[in-house]
Amino acid sequence: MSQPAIEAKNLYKRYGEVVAVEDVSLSVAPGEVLGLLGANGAGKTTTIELIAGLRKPDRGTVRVLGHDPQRERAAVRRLLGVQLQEATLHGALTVAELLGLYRSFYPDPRPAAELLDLVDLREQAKTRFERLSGGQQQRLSIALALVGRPRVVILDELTTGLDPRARRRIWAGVEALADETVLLVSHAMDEVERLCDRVVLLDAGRIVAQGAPAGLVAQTGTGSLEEAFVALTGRELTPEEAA
Ligand SMILES: Nc1ncnc2c1ncn2[C@@H]1O[C@H](COP(=O)(O)OP(=O)(O)OP(=O)(O)O)[C@@H](O)[C@H]1O
Repeated sequence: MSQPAIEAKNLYKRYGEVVAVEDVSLSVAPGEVLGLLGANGAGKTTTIELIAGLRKPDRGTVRVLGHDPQRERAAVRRLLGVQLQEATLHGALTVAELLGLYRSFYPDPRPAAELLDLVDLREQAKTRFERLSGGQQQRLSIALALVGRPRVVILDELTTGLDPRARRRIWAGVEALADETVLLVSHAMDEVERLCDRVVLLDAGRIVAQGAPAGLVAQTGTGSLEEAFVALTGRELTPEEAA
């Protein structure tokens, strides 16, 4: 079997009294799109921060294509592209300038035109970041995560708060990533059902189920992933979370 793109074993992380992630183990195969699904506070962001090496686990191990993100930072930075919630970018710079800046960080960056096409921002190339709509800013943050041709991409809260058209455009961009391994954090069931090969369901820091979206629906005898989520966690997503 080929080496997993991401392998996390027995991750544990607490903030003071709060155990954010408890004994989380997951593996993502090369080329797979894995969804990390859970209600607010389930531990999704902490899990991906541990995987990306942005936080150190209290216990447990992470490997990204065989590399430890804590000890082999440079190697992991080359392999991994991360789009995080609420990326803060310099508002006065244009889309083209921001892409140029990020491209300068990598030895073999994707061409700017390819990135603009991928996230459908060609017409906004000369627009300042602060003038972009929320959806356009989100799309730019995805393009920036892809500049260095990462083999593994982490996308956090991809389309939260965006209108249906903007969401569909972003989904098309993710579907165009044919070779990359993607770890997608979401609480939007439609997004996960459309994009993900497999889902890991987190609740209160623990994995409560995992499998293909259709498999989780079948396993719970429900009619949709949303109903399966409720059956497996005992929680309803609030309208805000489901947005
Ligand atoms: N820096 C921090 N300091 C203290 N507690 C934190 C910190 N970050 C997260 N937490 C707590 O850890 C738990 C897990 O948070 P986390 O952000 O990982 O969840 P999440 O699933 O990403 O939630 P959301 O959907 O709201 O982004 C929550 O109880 C949260 O309040």
